[in-house]
Amino acid sequence: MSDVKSEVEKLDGWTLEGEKISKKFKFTNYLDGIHFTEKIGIYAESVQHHPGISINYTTVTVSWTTFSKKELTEKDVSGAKACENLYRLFKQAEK
Ligand SMILES: C[C@H](O)[C@H](O)[C@H]1CNC2=NC(N)=NC(=O)C2=N1
Repeated sequence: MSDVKSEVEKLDGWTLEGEKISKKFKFTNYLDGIHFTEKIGIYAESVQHHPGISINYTTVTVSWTTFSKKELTEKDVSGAKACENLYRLFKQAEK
């Protein structure tokens, strides 16, 4: 297995399917999920690497792959880690 894919195993709750990693994030209300996706968007623009995002009421599914290379790269792992950090901030704000 590539180094990148073995790094995915260390991520909390991310699943690897082919060359894509994804995770479902749960929120207590709809707008928190919307705001979360906006923060991800700001991150994505800052690094010029953009995830797939789907919003289904209070569940936000984020997926990362590098389409220019048609494979999973370090940028995708970094994106997943950025999502984890952002999600942690939302969960802290709920307390
Ligand atoms: C020029 C620019 O950096 C590229 O088109 C970027 C934009 N964002 C991207 N995002 C993702 N996920 N994969 C890419 O290959 C990619 N390419």
